[in-house]
Amino acid sequence: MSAQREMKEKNPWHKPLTIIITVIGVIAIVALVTVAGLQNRPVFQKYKYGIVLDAGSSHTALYIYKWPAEKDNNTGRIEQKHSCKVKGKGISSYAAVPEKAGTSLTECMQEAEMQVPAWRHQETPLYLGATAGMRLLNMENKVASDKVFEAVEKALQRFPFSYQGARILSGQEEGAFGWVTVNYLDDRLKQGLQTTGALDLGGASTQISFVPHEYDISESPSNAVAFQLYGNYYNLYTHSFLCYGKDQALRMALAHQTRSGPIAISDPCFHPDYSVTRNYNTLYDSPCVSERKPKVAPLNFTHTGEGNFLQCQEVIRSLFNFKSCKYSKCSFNGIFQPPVQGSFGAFSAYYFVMNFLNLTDGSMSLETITNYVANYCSTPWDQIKKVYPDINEKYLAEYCFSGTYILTLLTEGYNFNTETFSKIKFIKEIKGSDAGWTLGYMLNLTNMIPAETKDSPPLPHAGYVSIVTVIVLLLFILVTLFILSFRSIWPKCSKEPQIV
Ligand SMILES: Nc1ccn([C@@H]2O[C@H](COP(=O)(O)OP(=O)(O)OP(=O)(O)O)[C@@H](O)[C@H]2O)c(=O)n1
Ligand SMILES: [Ca+2]
Repeated sequence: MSAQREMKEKNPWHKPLTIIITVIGVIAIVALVTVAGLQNRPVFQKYKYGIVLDAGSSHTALYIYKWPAEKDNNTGRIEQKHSCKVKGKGISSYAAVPEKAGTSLTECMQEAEMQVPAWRHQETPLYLGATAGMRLLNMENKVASDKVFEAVEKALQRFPFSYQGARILSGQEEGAFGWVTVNYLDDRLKQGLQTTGALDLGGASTQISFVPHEYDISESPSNAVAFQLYGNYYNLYTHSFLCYGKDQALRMALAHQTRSGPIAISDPCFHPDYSVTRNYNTLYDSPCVSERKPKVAPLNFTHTGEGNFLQCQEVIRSLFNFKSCKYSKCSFNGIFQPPVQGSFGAFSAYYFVMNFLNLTDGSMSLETITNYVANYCSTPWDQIKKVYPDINEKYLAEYCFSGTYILTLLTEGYNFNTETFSKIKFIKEIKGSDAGWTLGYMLNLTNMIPAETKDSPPLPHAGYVSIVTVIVLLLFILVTLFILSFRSIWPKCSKEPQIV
């Protein structure tokens, strides 16, 4: 009996310490498996999708976004899956044949059907937002603008997506959503980092949006947009200048030079030896210039080039009114603007033009860029055509004007100086998603950026490694203790004679 008791006492399984060690050991193993399981999520994610059509003044583009299905509404990163450029001009150009505005979208919509998995079609939201082209058409001819929307709606409703409507964005929305896109893609919002300003140059309007250093919102409430994103507050300054997109600005520059109704103009914003015939009615067929049409004018005028950067700047300066400003500071046309602040991302036509001119390398000074554009403008047209034989002549002819316009708008319009100009980056996309208002628009409409709560971030890698290391160490200690408590019976075993 006493021998049995002795055996029982010596059996480590009957010691409380061993039992405790075993229980802790099991808990540690379960914790290790759970942490590893949570951290190493399945590789094959299921995605959700959203589609936004950007109906711009010069063209329409379709963007498909995707995000991990189990994470919508908070931590999942949204990225651009696909984009499709609609063939032809913007929807506002179909005012006379509205049905064609609808049919023009068909090809890209069919592409979207292929890109989004069929079982997701019905739940995929589809939005269309129109910008300055439709703003102008709406001002000029509301009936025509409504008809274009009707045709577009009809065409979009034929597709199996969850159609959420087509509407004209206000200039503030266009500016603010562009800013949201840039800062979302740069991960600045979630991390509460200093934000980047957004500069968007379209065909018919242009937007500037940034968080000013000291900002008295009450000075001009219409330029202020307050955001609460991921628990951070932002007071954004934004303004959209209708008619100051690059196509309408060119119209205004030509209108300025033809105000007396001449039969020919020599334009400093076009290359020497450039010469085309233009029609007065076509030129003045836009609310941006229609009121300035000369009373007496021939049918056409000859538009020749001179290639003089400084004189071109003079013409462009005449498009801005710097005289009246009832605020502490203005950009132009009596519009309030605080001093520019921080870094900026300049996209759409800012990028197209600067990229064509090879001026997107951030190391170039304002002076170098200005000299380059001046030199480019003075290059004869024949030479330019030889250097760029593959580029559409209409576009090619306009880069001198566009480059000069961009520099003048930024420095004299928005008051960027040598130092602040160097903080502008000319960008097309960020991490594979195009810079523009569409992503910000969708994030807003799908409530995909929480205002209140800061997302609890997934376990950072360092944290994950630390936790796993601690658990493994704990297991090692437990195993060691375990072995030590068994040692009390092991020596006996080893001393037993071996039977050979
Ligand atoms: N590869 C490209 C594409 C476009 N453009 C020009 O860039 C301008 C603006 O294009 P975009 O930003 O697409 O303007 P929209 O969105 O159409 O116009 P808005 O935003 O004013 O409605 C247009 O003059 C267009 O002809 C260009 O020079 N090179
Ligand atoms: Ca645009």
